[in-house]
Amino acid sequence: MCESQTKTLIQQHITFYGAGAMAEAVVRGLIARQVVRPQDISMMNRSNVKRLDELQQKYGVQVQHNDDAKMELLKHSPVIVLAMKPKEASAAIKKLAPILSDDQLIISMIAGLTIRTIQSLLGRPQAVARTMPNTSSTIGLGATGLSLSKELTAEQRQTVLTMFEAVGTVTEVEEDKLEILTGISGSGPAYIYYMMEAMMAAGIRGGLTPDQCRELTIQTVLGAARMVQKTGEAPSALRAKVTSPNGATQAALEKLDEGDFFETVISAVHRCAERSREMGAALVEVPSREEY
Ligand SMILES: NC(=O)C1=CN([C@@H]2O[C@H](COP(=O)(O)OP(=O)(O)OC[C@H]3O[C@@H](n4cnc5c(N)ncnc54)[C@H](OP(=O)(O)O)[C@@H]3O)[C@@H](O)[C@H]2O)C=CC1
Ligand SMILES: O=C(O)[C@@H]1CCC=N1
Repeated sequence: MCESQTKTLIQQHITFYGAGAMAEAVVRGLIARQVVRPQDISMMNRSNVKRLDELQQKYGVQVQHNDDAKMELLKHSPVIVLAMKPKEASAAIKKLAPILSDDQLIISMIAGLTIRTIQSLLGRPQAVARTMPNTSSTIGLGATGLSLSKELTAEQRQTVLTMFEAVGTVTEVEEDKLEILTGISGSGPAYIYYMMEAMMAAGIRGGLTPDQCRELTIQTVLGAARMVQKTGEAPSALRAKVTSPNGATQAALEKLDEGDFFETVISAVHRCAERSREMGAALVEVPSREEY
């Protein structure tokens, strides 16, 4: 994304309900890109006061410690971002049920949690944007997948798009594709970091300094991603250009294939999607007797 792009300022108050790693990544990106003013962002969590104070000092956002004040803020905030862990979501969303009004927009970043389950926990057909961002939103290089419920107004849709386009790319998909998308881009940074950890460890074992390994690995990953982006060539074609017949790269790739690298990555992505579905299924409301 280019710094000179015209930015739209979101002037509605945004409340982050959950103030962990993912909430911070998006908040930091939004403020750095000047898409939302710090005073228009509130953050709250369950109990970690020190964490909220740190966030307030770092970003100038508003934070809320007091339980009554938290509820009051949630009641009036036009945009609420659900940013707690899946296992924490049910209790947190149920607290919103009695206080929300029709015109409030819920943006969920929670893996696996469906729009239907959120609406069922709320007991009303609320406007819900289900998103799957990633932590690279911190530096404006996020990749967010999203799906919107039919209740969103045109203005609410624009708010969601503006928010996530400000911190990277946005891919709108059918909701049932969000789990596989999580397997690629939501969790994907972790796979790349793991690969980088292994490359650095190999370099250190081979006698390079940690600093040298870090610089070489970063530049290699950065360069490879940019090559795919800038040349438009398929990764397989670019790989072929590195791989001299019977050369050193081929020997390395054969070693990776001994561990069934390609299929292992595919299995990992699919397992991630499956795990997201499992976490979402664990949150499905069992209808009460009266609802039958
Ligand atoms: N991390 C990632 O890369 C990504 C994460 N996500 C999704 O984002 C969500 C958050 O993940 P992450 O930021 O890593 O998690 P963290 O554990 O870092 O943060 C969770 C936050 O939720 C707060 N919280 C928990 N229960 C409540 C509650 N009842 N009311 C208010 N706040 C509450 C916690 O507060 P306290 O500390 O006080 O308990 C904490 O601030 C998850 O659902 C995950 O699926 C999506 C994409 C990528
Ligand atoms: O690990 C998780 O469950 C979340 C989903 C995407 C990234 N982190």
